[in-house]
Amino acid sequence: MSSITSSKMRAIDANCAYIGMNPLQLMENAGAAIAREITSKLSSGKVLFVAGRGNNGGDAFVAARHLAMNENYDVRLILLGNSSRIRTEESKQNFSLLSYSGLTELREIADSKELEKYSGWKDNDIIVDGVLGSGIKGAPREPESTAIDLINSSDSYIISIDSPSGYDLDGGEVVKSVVADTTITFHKMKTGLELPDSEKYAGLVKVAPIGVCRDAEEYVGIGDLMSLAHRNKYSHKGNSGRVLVIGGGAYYGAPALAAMAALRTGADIVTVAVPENVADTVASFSPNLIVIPLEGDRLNPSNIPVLKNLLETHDVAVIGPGLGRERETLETVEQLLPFCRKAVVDADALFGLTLPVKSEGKFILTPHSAEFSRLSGSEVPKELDSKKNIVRRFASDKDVTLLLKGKIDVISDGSVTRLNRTGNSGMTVGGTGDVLTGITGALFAVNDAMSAGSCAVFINGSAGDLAYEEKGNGLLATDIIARITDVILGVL
Ligand SMILES: NC(=O)C1=CN([C@@H]2O[C@H](COP(=O)(O)OP(=O)(O)OC[C@H]3O[C@@H](n4cnc5c(N)ncnc54)[C@H](O)[C@@H]3O)[C@@H](O)[C@H]2O)[C@@H](O)CC1
Ligand SMILES: [K+]
Repeated sequence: MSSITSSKMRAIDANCAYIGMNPLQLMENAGAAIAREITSKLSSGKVLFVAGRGNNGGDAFVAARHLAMNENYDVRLILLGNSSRIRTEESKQNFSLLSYSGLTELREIADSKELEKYSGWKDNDIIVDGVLGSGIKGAPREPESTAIDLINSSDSYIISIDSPSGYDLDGGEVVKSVVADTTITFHKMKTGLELPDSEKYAGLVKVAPIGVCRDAEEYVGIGDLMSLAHRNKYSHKGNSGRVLVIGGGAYYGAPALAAMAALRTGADIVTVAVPENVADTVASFSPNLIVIPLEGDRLNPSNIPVLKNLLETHDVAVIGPGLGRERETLETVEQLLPFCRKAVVDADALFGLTLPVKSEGKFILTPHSAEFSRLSGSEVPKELDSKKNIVRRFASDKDVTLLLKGKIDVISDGSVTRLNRTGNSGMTVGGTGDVLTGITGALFAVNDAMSAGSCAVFINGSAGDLAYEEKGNGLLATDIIARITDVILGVL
């Protein structure tokens, strides 16, 4: 079983909530797994739980409740801090149940000195460490730091919940950590617990399932958006992505839709390079667009020097919307691609593609079924597992990230394959593919291809679903662009 990072685990947790699981359900299963571990290790005895104010502590509250049901155990719990400062609702709720759970002792201790004076550290058979889990940031502060020292200086058997407190589940520097005999981590093995040194802190590591829905991992959800690159307060212009849209000539709406979608997704700068015959029209759609007119009525080889310069100053190129399929246009696309560091290739540009592209560049292809059939030379199977296989194989063989649009979108970079089910029947209207490429370009400018592609289909489909609630099958591509911010607001 492959291991995951703590941010991937957080994304899975959030995806569970997104599809309707109450966070209490996962916490209940996590706590129950800890209680089971204790009862399998020891048929009776004294157990001290040490809990922090985050959800790691919440798991400890649940475990203590489960264990105290069994009269063979003497169960005590110390909360590090005041219960009014417990961080989440689910943790608060589980803490309040402890007053009715028959614990021998339930204490709230915020002060390190008082913690040191506490008499219950001695003579425990087991100490359960629920101080800090995957939510730790930086070196442990007080009173957590003293609690870690006290746990380590006891001679009890130590079981850590999810992670030895203080240890970095992603394998970063460890300043101070609980040294556990056993660590029960949840759902999947964590990257940091597989490192050669980890046994020193984690002891024996076991993975406990906590009832995560399978789709929360395979289907893209809101949690995946939370893992994308975030703008911080020190960001300045350009940090959040410069996107170059190369399109138009045969049409003018398509490149404008892609560019507006990229702006609404948060790109700082979007430049639209289009043949001069449509440049004024594209510019007239919005004063937010920077439009560069290219010589001629269609993209052609004489445009290459200008475009090469533009590629230098942009993070990603979105190539295809509204280009048309003139031979010289497709030849130009083919010559241009090797100069792209990152490119999203869609629509007509897919016809100018020879794969694999001979360059170091990274490419996301966004075909629909018919376009993919032509690219791969075979029918796209209807059955989902076969579809996933064919997409994964193509991505791996051609060294691209493939985003196959459909009722269920399939995204693969050849090693990871994800699915997306947002979107609706109203989105068969023209222009929605252009919106998707724009969103993909904006995300790809500041993220890896797989995260960009999978989050882009999710955002596009979710914005489409919001537009559908308002407009039904009469929704337009511009209505989707107008709802992008409703999907990403507060998340990205
Ligand atoms: N749905 C979920 O999110 C689930 C989470 N689970 C548990 O929740 C844990 C993660 O919970 P949280 O995200 O609440 O985080 P934690 O409980 O790991 O810790 C976060 C808390 O510690 C504080 N903190 C952070 N860094 C600190 C430091 N260096 N020194 C002192 N205090 C520090 C934070 O302010 C916060 O109050 C997992 O490890 C796992 O045990 C499980 O209940 C399963 C489901
Ligand atoms: K812990």
